[in-house]
Amino acid sequence: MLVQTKGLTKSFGGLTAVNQVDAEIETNKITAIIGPNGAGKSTFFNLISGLHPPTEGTIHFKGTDITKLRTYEIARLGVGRTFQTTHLFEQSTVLDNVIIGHRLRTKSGLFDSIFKTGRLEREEAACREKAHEVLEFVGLSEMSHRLVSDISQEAKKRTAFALALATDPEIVFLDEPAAGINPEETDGLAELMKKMVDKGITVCLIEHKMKMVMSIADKIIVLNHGKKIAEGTPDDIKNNELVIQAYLGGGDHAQAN
Ligand SMILES: Nc1ncnc2c1ncn2[C@@H]1O[C@H](COP(=O)(O)OP(=O)(O)OP(=O)(O)O)[C@@H](O)[C@H]1O
Repeated sequence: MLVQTKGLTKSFGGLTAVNQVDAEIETNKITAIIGPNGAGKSTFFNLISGLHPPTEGTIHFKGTDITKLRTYEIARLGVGRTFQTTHLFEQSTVLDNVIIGHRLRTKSGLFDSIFKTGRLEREEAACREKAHEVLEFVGLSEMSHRLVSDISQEAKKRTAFALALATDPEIVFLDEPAAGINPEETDGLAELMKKMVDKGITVCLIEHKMKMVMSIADKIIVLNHGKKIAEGTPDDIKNNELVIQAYLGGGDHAQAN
């Protein structure tokens, strides 16, 4: 077990966005979190990556209690995540975006930057090397010197993956990786997720595109109104009455492809 939550709960004022969720994410598998709009999926991610403190419950990563740790401490332990592509710097190159993202998580402070210490130079070189390595992995080597504003939405998604991979995570949380791209590009990103697993990285994603989820997930966890209503293999979930009701009842938004 890589990540385990117990009784995980987050309330915003009177609204309980995540409600007593017990979940387990297995090592070296693909776990998908699905559910209608407002089900609590993003909040669940934000709790695990330390963006929000939980109201109740615990989160363990590799057996260590990370419930009260800060975002950077959780990242340093090996938990990576992507943000929406709107977090990229549009007027910088793909390579610089990955380097900046990596630098934000490495150690040199203002002193090093002003006096250009040996440590800073070593870190810069390591960052650049790592950035090239992850860009090659996600298939963007050829585009590394293009401005983010000039590349396709799919390439932006790959850049966001590269940013998450640059810190050498053991698990990556991908927030709607296939939103806003066409079916062919979606297949390409699904392949990339499988390649991550082959490299030993555990993948957990939020996704509305059901065809993709059903084809790549080893396990699916379904949230509705903050509660876990089902979990299991894609086949279990497809035939689960509560899940069918949740989607039909919400008039929602599960996408066929
Ligand atoms: N920072 C916040 N402050 C107040 N309410 C919030 C906050 N973040 C989320 N919520 C509320 O919590 C609920 C769950 O939201 P969340 O974004 O986690 O759902 P989601 O399943 O990711 O939805 P979607 O599929 O639409 O992205 C929603 O009602 C949302 O309005």
